[in-house]
Amino acid sequence: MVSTANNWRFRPAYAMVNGGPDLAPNSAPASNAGSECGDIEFTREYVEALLNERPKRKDRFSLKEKCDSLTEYIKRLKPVIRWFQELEGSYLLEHEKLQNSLQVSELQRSEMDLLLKNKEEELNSIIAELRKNYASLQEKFTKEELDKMAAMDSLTRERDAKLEIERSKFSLSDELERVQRDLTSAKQQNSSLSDMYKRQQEYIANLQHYNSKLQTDLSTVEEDRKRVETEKASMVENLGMYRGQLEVSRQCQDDAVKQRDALANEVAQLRMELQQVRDDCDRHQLQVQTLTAEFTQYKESTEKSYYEWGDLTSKNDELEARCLSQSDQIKTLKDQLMTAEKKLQMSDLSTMERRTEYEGQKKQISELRTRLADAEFKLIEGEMLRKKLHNENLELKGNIRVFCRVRPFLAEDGSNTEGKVISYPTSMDALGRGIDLVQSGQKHSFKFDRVFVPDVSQEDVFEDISQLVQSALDGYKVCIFAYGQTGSGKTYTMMGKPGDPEQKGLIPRTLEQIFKTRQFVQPQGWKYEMQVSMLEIYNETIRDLLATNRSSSDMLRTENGTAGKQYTIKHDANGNSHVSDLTIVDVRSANEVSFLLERAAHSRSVGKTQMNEQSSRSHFVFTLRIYGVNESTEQQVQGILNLIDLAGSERLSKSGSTGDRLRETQAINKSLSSLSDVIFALAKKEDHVPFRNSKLTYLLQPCLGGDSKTLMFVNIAPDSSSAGESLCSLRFAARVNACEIGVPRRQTYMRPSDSRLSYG
Ligand SMILES: Nc1ncnc2c1ncn2[C@@H]1O[C@H](COP(=O)(O)OP(=O)(O)OP(=O)(O)O)[C@@H](O)[C@H]1O
Repeated sequence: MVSTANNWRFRPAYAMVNGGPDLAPNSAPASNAGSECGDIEFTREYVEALLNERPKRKDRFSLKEKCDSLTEYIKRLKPVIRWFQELEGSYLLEHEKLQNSLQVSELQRSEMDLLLKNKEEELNSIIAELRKNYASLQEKFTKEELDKMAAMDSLTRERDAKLEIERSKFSLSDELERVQRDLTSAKQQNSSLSDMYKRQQEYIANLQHYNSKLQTDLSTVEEDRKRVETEKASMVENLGMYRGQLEVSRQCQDDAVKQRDALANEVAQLRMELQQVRDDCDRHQLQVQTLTAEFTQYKESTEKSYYEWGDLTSKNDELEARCLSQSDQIKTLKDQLMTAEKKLQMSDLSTMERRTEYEGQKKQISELRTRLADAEFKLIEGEMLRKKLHNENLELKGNIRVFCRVRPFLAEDGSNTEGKVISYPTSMDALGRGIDLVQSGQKHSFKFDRVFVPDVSQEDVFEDISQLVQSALDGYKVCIFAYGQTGSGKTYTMMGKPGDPEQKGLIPRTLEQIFKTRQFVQPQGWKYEMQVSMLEIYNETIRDLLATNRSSSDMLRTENGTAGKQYTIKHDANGNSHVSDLTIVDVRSANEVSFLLERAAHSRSVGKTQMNEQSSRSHFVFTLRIYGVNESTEQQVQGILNLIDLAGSERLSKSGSTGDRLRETQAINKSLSSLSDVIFALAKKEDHVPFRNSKLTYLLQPCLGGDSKTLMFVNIAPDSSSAGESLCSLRFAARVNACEIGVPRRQTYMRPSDSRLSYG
């Protein structure tokens, strides 16, 4: 089995475990390749090839693969090492044998010495070579072991890292799952949101449809109401006519009854007379018969005396004549009786006719009464429906609404009229609602619930708010205020021009409507009581404008601009505002209120600024408290109407104020900015609404707090020098218009014991 040193071949007893065909020496018999205990020939080339085929560090295997291939390689090295050990053993054995044979044959020794020496040398060189190989293999093995250890280490590290990665993979996949779940739920949410959006859109469309239906219903009801009213008026007229007819027929009937009675009396008298005549006639006939009998007796018995006969004949003639005349009389009386009976029959007939006519009229009247009651009921129903529809309509429109009014150019505007800064879009959606303002060459567009162009009359403006006024009578809190810079037309809008009925403002028109409606609903059982109060807030101080005995300190502004008397605002448990010591006046007619308005106008503090000679530097608050009871339905309502002419909103720089005027402007700005803060806080549904930041907002808290119907007029001056202020006003108004404040609530509770001081 031992080959020469240069070409040694050895078939070890050991099996080559999983000897890969690529590592097997080319000379190895093909039949043994891959067999578990195959006898591989370990040639020099095989070992060298094996050594050369050690996996290189540089090979781009993964650590695990490297480790596996190293393990594999070591496994394959082990038999080679064992083979070397075996080979060494066999050489040593052979050496020993040779030594022994050296001893056996001395002869052979010398021969063999050389051979042995050669062999020994050869063996030694082989051994040395093998040792060298062994050492190098050992070294390689150690190195490989170290590599293996390092590879194992790095494998462990890699495993740890892999574990870590696996863990993070798990957590990532968890996360991924969660994210996917989130994504699914987000998708679901998204789809449900889009469903909801669709539903909302549908709902909005339905609402719009419903709104238009309500509008149609409202107009139908309005038409019905008008028709019913016309019907009622014609019925009332008919009723009056029928009543007149009834009166006439009653009189006719009385006359007929009287006539009938007279005729009956006449008939009775005639009957009596007839009876008398009949009695007379009978008596006369009896007399005639007696006389005829006497005459016959006399004629038969005596016939002697011619004279007696003559007497008797004349007596008889006399009696016959009397008899004839009585017969005539009887005939006449009978004729009279016949006529009287005919007359009686006729009068009975006419009485019967009158009675039937009377019954018919009575029936007609009762029918008319039922129809009238029906019409009144329908009217009440229609009125109730109108109120409901009106309120639903207002709720759909939102309970804080903004109307914009642009005043016409005035002579005072002078050259500022040049360069038109305001225009009105004519597109379908903005018609009557849009306004464009050009400032510094830039166009700003705004849209409100309504925009009144300069030539819109006071009457037309009032037309648009009259329904809101009606709401106050229906028991709602209503607040209308005018906002805008000085001279923009706030006072003109609210009060109008005194002395010109055409230019009456909202306040007098409102009062006229309220008192007219009060009159109109009276037949439906409504009775209203009204109370008026008027105050102004000047430099954050309240002043009673209706106080008759105002103290000098109350009347006059002190030097620092504050009034002497302090009116304190309080809110009761029902959320109503009360101002201590404020004058409240019961009013029964629009004239009474006009008188009070004039009184208040005198008391108003009017200052002068550069901008407007008659500029009002205070907020004017007019309050009408309405308390209504319906005696037939026992319904009770309590409405409040606040009409407010705010002080001018101009900026300090523009007002050019100094001293007292500067203080006024600062106070005005403070309260107006408080008003805007309150409105925006309400719109954002913030927990804290800063009502207390100014007297104005604190006083109007119940009317701004959500359950009232609020309308803001933003007044705009058209001149180019006011463009900056106009832009500020329009911006503020646009923000207010974007607000939604609560739902208006109708006040139908019982009248409070002291309602006189309540504001809302
Ligand atoms: N729509 C209008 N039609 C005709 N004239 C108007 C109109 N609006 C305002 N005016 C006139 O413009 C002037 C200023 O109006 P007004 O006094 O109402 O302004 P204001 O905003 O109330 O000012 P202030 O803040 O000073 O009270 C008045 O002479 C008024 O008659």
